[in-house]
Amino acid sequence: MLFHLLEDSEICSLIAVRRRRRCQNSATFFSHPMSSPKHVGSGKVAGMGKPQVAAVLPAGGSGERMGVSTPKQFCTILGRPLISYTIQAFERVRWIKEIVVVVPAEKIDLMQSIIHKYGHKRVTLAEGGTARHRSILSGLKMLAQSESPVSKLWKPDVVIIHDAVRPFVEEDILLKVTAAANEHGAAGVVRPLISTVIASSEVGCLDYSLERAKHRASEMPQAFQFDAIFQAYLQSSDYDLDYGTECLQLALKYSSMPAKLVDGPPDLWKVTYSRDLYAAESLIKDGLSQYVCLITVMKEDVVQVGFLLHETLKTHGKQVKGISPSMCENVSQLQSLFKDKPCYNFICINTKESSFEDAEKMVDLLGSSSLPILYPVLLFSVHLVGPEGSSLYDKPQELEGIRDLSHKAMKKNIWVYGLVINLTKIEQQLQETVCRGAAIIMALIKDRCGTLAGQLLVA
Ligand SMILES: Nc1ccn([C@@H]2O[C@H](COP(=O)(O)OP(=O)(O)OP(=O)(O)O)[C@@H](O)[C@H]2O)c(=O)n1
Ligand SMILES: O=C(CO)[C@H](O)[C@H](O)COP(=O)(O)O
Repeated sequence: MLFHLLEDSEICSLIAVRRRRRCQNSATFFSHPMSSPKHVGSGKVAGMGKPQVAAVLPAGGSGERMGVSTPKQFCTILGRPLISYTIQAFERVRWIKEIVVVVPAEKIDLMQSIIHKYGHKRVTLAEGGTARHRSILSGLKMLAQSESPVSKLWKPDVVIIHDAVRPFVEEDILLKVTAAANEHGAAGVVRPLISTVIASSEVGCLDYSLERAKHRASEMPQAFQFDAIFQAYLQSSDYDLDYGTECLQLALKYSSMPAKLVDGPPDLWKVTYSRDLYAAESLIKDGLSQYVCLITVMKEDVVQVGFLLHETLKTHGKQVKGISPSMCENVSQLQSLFKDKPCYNFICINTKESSFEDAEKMVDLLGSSSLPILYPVLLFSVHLVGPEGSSLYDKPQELEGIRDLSHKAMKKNIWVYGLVINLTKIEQQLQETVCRGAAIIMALIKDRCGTLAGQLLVA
């Protein structure tokens, strides 16, 4: 076998030799590397005449259509409230300097605890109103108050308004809308209509229908020159504030600003019904499942299994990086494995000598990082079991230690699974076993269900 001649540090290139770069299938994940615009720090957008940019996220609703007692912005996906995902999407964009989140008065404490727990840094809270437009007005007032000497905020040139329940917003569309608003005064994202819009007569019959190709669905984000939209809201009638559903319309009606319409991607839909929460969860899980890091020592059988696992996962569309335990000494090394976003899935191939040692080290390392704050991190502790008497024989009862490790890790939002792979010298059989192991890993990565954490699974 060729592999045992190589040093630990060569394992990456060993695996990489057979590796062909594959396009990343992650249009649904949060940051899109190809579309990330160039930006400069602190509130100024490159190439845009440097406007100061802030955002208002209305989150003051009760989510009646969702049909659950918790307002949808506080419903959780993978244990984290939806609102935190949307805030995270905005905090990733460094040129958005302030984020005002508008929540119902009775949810201020809850929102403060969310900000604290998930480490949100640039958020200021405002109290919501009885209708969405009133909540937005409350957020705008908070930014306008920046002119008072006691305010920590500043009045922006451009304000982005975005529903707190639309978590999949990328930097490129924020930039397009902000740039368009800077130029035209107002801008909003539109999508083609899926269904035709019709009007019903008083007796419930068709009155007329709109030509579908001519009309668009108005989505979010929208952006505005701050002074103009603030004045529009201040002048709006009670009727408009209580029953209006379109900020762009207020800008047109009260500040004579016809909004520039910007075609947007399909992921900007608003979580409105329960099924939308399931769809959002699937998209988030899909995004988290793309990257896998494989940690393995350089030992003949171990390398062979590592190589087969790597190839199988890759064939199923995962981007896999193989590294040696010596490369897992600090978190930034791990986080820089994949260029554009962090990896949340780790496979640690143990040997008899180290038993759970490598997996335990990984739990400590990952647990000391910020990685598991936002999402559960999955760690697979793979154990190779050879025939009794062979150097890789592991006593099954020793492997029961997986439960203790998992228990400790769970507290840090790291889910540990044990996976036993029976070694055999018959190449074909080993391939089949590793394929089954890869299938188990992929299913758990995709489903991200914590129930099986702490279990010893046999490939
Ligand atoms: N008084 C309100 C009502 C709504 N919103 C926010 O506006 C966004 C879009 O509104 P919508 O989807 O209608 O939310 P809800 O009003 O909560 O939902 P529903 O109409 O089903 O009650 C949401 O982020 C919601 O929290 C708000 O800030 N203040
Ligand atoms: O799409 C939108 C802007 O154009 C808004 O999200 C929408 O109007 C909110 O309305 P509602 O609160 O009634 O769902």
